[in-house]
Amino acid sequence: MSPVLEARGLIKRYGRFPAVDGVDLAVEKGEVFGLLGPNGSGKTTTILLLLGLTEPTAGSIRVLGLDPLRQPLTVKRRVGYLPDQIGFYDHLTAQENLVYSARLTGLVSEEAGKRIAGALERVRLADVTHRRVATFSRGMRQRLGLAEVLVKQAEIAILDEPTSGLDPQSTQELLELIRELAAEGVTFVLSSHLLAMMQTICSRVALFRKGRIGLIGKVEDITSDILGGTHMVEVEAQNTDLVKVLAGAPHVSGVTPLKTGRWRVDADADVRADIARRIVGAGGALHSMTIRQSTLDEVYVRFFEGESHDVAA
Ligand SMILES: Nc1ncnc2c1ncn2[C@@H]1O[C@H](COP(=O)(O)OP(=O)(O)OP(=O)(O)O)[C@@H](O)[C@H]1O
Repeated sequence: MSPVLEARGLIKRYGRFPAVDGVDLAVEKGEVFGLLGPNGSGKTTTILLLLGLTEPTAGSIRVLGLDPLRQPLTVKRRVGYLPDQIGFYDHLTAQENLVYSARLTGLVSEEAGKRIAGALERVRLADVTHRRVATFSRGMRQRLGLAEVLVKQAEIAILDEPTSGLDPQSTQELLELIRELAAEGVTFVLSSHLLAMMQTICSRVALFRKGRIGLIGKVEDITSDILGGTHMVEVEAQNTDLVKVLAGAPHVSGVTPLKTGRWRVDADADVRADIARRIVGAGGALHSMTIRQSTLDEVYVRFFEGESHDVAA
């Protein structure tokens, strides 16, 4: 299957400053793909390039097989974009806003009416169809943004900070909608600094650093690569040397002594049962074990360790 979004050797310079400095990217249909990285690392510029809203200095882009610079209107019709601040007309109602944007994409009235009603129902805004958007909360505006994606039956939706400023319930509702739509084949590209949220929703992520992609892949794969495992077990035991006891144990990538009788075990699976068996089998006494899954926050911190966050400075 060919990717629905593809960038090769993408470079964007402002003067001599490279905002995007050689990005290669391929996103498949139905993926929820996350763009992560510090302020100024090139995420928004990459999005603008993908949308054909700014011209690359070098490199090529394909969006649904099209060149967004040569066929900007077709790309605009087939790709939904929700920037950080979605630009609805406050004095118009939810329905009027959707009618307006449907007209812009060339949708005729009867079909547009049907789609708009269905979309507002789907994003749970049917009750406020005729309310002015000025009265909408940020969560409602985000859902209206997704309604717009539904009305134009966009194949790709690019969302900048979709859940920032949303309360936990609104966040969950929005993420659930994204999951449902992705399962139906809509491809999402999300940009966000909310790593825990990104970990729950993204099928793959790209970590930007100074205009380049430093890491790309499934969260569990990059976690393994950077932290040496997806799971971390803290073990407290006596009469045992865990480094020796776990030598060659499957899934275990590292055993680090903490203080006397305590160790940290990095692994790519839940290895507690095996650890317990091996300690007892070697005549040791197991006191406690706690496990937790490594987070994207930890990967991020490790990856950017020692770096200034203001990469543009
Ligand atoms: N129009 C422009 N003119 C000059 N420099 C720009 C322009 N747009 C972006 N830049 C610079 O390019 C770099 C990348 O910016 P970009 O907005 O892509 O970063 P970002 O990763 O999206 O950051 P954030 O997380 O803050 O949104 C920054 O140093 C920014 O100052």
